[in-house]
Amino acid sequence: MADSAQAQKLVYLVTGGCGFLGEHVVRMLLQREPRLGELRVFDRHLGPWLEELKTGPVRVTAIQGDVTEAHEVAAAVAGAHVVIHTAGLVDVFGRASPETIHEVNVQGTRNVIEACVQTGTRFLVYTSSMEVVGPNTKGHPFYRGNEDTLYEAAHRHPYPCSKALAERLVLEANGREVHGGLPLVTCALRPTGIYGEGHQIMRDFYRQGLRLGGWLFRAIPASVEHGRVYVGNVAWMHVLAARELERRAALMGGQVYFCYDGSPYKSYEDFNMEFLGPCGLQLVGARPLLPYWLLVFLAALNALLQWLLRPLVLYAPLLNPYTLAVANTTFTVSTDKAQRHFGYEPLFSWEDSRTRTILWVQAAGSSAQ
Ligand SMILES: NC(=O)c1ccc[n+]([C@@H]2O[C@H](COP(=O)([O-])OP(=O)(O)OC[C@H]3O[C@@H](n4cnc5c(N)ncnc54)[C@H](O)[C@@H]3O)[C@@H](O)[C@H]2O)c1
Ligand SMILES: C[C@@H](CO)CCC[C@@H](C)[C@H]1CC[C@H]2[C@@H]3[C@H](O)C=C4C[C@@H](O)CC[C@]4(C)[C@H]3CC[C@]12C
Repeated sequence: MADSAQAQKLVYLVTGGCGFLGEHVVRMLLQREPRLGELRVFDRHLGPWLEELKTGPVRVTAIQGDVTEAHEVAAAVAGAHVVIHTAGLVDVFGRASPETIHEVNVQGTRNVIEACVQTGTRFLVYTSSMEVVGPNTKGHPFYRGNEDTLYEAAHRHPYPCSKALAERLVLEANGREVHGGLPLVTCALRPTGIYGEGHQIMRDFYRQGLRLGGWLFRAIPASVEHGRVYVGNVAWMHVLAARELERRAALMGGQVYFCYDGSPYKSYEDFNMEFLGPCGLQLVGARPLLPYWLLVFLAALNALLQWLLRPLVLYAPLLNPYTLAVANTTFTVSTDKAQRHFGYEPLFSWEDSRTRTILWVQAAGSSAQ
């Protein structure tokens, strides 16, 4: 990638480019990557909004494909300078089988790496997750930790297991020789819980609150901090990391970075109220209304019902033993590694992030989006 004003135009590929985060990455690249010549958007399900992007100055190529199909991935990667691999199966509710989660998240990532090696693509940014670290199943708090904080990462759930395996594959691939003889440069970004425009769980909580007459009921103690980061800032971090990977290959190659911004440290429910409150909802209770043992019991009951009903119907409520453990265990990050390594500063202030999210919740909650 040349550095002059006459720099070569670059081809970027975004896998999962039609997902919640992927759409923001795609739009951010178009707005903020001056060297972009062609943008390939690869997803199993292409969004209709892609059409409007095709009229701009950058060539946007929509590719319907599956990351588990090695030949489809290789065809999409061929000729790309940079790959941002954000496609993934995000499922902590038991909707998909553990095998499917592994196939998409681990084998899909392996296919992306092999495609880079075969076709000579040198720069790969992987969307990992905070869950590669924790919270662990023992409920140990990770209080404002950073990339070097020691923590017992013990996974049993298929989703964090798959993200951890995939992240390892990406980091181990750093330095591999790609077609043409040059080394592959990789890094992994680890968002905490992402929020913002397009966040379906936030929209679901809003609709649930409306159904309950404007009330939501506190289940988690306010003292349990849950890390959150605005989707626009996560997208910006991907764009910057991808841009800087060549120039700072020695520093960034094989590194992990938590995604962070100025979003406040709060419990999962109190944080959601930053948006749902201005939309007219109220959170009832200064303390959890149900005792913790009862929540544990309900979560276990949901897991049992899911298992019993599986042959007949998919029963996948929000509350299960895993989501309860995640929501009920402090996990927050405090780091400046991305700033030190590639000059990342959040693009959106907390006030902007909050306003944008509120406007989206109001619009999405009342429409069929
Ligand atoms: N949402 C969060 O809070 C969060 C936090 C940390 C990390 N992440 C990671 O960020 C990435 C994006 O998550 P998201 O929240 O935008 O999820 P999402 O489900 O909205 O987006 C994932 C996209 O990947 C696509 N996809 C899934 N399987 C595919 C396949 N086999 N082939 C091609 N495309 C496929 C989906 O169609 C979807 O468009 C994931 O890798 C996820 O693990 C998400
Ligand atoms: C007990 C309920 C009372 O209101 C609340 C349940 C909330 C849970 C459904 C969510 C709490 C924490 C969320 C996860 C977290 O924000 C980080 C994630 C990492 C990412 O890689 C995927 C999504 C998620 C696992 C996210 C999913 C939903 C929660 C478990």
